[in-house]
Amino acid sequence: MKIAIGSDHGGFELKEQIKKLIDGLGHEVRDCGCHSSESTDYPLFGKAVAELVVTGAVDRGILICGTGIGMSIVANRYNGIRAALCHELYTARMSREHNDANVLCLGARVIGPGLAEEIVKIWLATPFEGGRHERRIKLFEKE
Ligand SMILES: O=C[C@H](O)[C@H](O)[C@H](O)COP(=O)(O)O
Repeated sequence: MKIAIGSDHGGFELKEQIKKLIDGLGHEVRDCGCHSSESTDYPLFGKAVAELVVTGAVDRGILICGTGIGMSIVANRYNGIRAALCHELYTARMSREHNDANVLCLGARVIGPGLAEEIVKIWLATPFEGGRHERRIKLFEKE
C-alpha cells in the first residue's frame, strides 16, 4: 500500500520509527513532515496527510502528535476521512473491521514505541468487514 505519514514535534521520533517499520513491511511511505523535533503546529501535517488520503494519492494515512487528539480532530474534518485514535490493539483492529478507518492517529506521549508498532501492524493488516458496517458509513459520509 501507499501510506502517508505525518507528525508534529511531539510525534517526530515515533514517526521516524514507524516509517522504518512500514518500509520494512513492504509499503511505500510518503513522509509529509515534520522533519525535526523543533516545535511546530500539528494541523499543518494533519491536513497534508488527510488531503493525500482524500484525493486517493495514497491508500492510508498515519498521524502522530503528543496525544493523537489534535491530529484526529483535524483529519476528521475532511469528508471521506475516517480517522481513528488508537492506543491499544482491540480498537486498532476494530477501527479497520467495523469503521474502515483510513487514518490511524497515535499519541507519542501516551504509549511506548513497542505498543505503537504493534498497533500499526494490526491496523495495516486488518481488512474491512463491509456488510452492515458499509451501510453505516454511507449514513454519515457525503456523496
Ligand atoms: O493534540 C495536540 C498534540 O498533542 C500536540 O502534540 C501538543 O499539543 C503539542 O504540545 P506542545 O506544544 O506543548 O509540545
